[in-house]
Amino acid sequence: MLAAAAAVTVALAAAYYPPVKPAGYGGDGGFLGAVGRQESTLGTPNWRCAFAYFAANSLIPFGFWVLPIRCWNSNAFRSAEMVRKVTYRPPGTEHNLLNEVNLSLREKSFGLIFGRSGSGKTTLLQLLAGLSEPTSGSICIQKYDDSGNPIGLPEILTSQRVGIVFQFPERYFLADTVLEEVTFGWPRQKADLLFKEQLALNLQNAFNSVGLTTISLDEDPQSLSGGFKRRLSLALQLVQTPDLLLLDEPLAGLVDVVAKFLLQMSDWKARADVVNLLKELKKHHTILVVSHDLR
Ligand SMILES: Nc1ncnc2c1ncn2[C@@H]1O[C@H](COP(=O)(O)OP(=O)(O)OP(=O)(O)O)[C@@H](O)[C@H]1O
Repeated sequence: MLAAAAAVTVALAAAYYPPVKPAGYGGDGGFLGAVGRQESTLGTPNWRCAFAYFAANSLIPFGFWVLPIRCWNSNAFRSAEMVRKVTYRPPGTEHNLLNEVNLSLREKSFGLIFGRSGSGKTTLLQLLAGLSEPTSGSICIQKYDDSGNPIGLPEILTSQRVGIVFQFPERYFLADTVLEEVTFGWPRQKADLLFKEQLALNLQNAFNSVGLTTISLDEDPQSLSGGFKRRLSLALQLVQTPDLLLLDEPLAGLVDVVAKFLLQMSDWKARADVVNLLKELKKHHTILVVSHDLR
């Protein structure tokens, strides 16, 4: 019966598989998967597909992966980040870490790349962030009109359009105060006043969207709670108003919900805090998360 349920689910899900296959193979042969979901504000729900999505999710306890599903109709499609046939081989090595990976992520949607440790998830994020160059293939943004037809040619996704939050981002805090941390690298010359005003406005918006309005700017970033440190590292990226926000294992190091009875409440809260924050952020930003932990 389980096999029959799985077959039905796979068939339903396959019917709504996105046009660009969001899957690839990592360096050690480990499977990389992807899940994407369009925000309801951008389209009308496709209920048959939503049913398939929930059916697929219900099979996780039995060892099935979540399948990539498009749950909303495409008529509100405005732009998408596209990874096309990307292969990556580090310079001086003989093996590809990524082989012809394809992925598409719509504007203001939330994507999840999952796969076991060493399958190439971080490598893919580094390529998307422009920290390394694909050996072959392309990473671009394609704009679409309201009917879903492409507008013009795809544009290259430059590093200025991407924000990346690495694993354990708090380890990279440099300054003694929150204010110095967020303004690090800002222009110092008077001529850049307008630009600084824009950054200050962005900063206010970023702090509002990650719920950091209650902390003092004089506080030492290292003295913040685990959840607030993650909020600060997200705000640092949001100040730059990226088109795409990449998060590498955003829950790494934060205590699991199941440990809440064994550990202090504040430790548990850090993880729940970040999960709730991501739920809020995905309403307004295009977010791609990598994780080996599907929970
Ligand atoms: N510059 C490099 N040269 C050679 N091998 C590399 C290089 N960078 C990464 N690797 C190897 O490529 C593989 C993929 O690494 P990557 O960090 O992308 O995996 P991952 O899926 O993010 O793993 P994790 O979940 O543990 O963070 C690993 O085996 C890693 O050792």
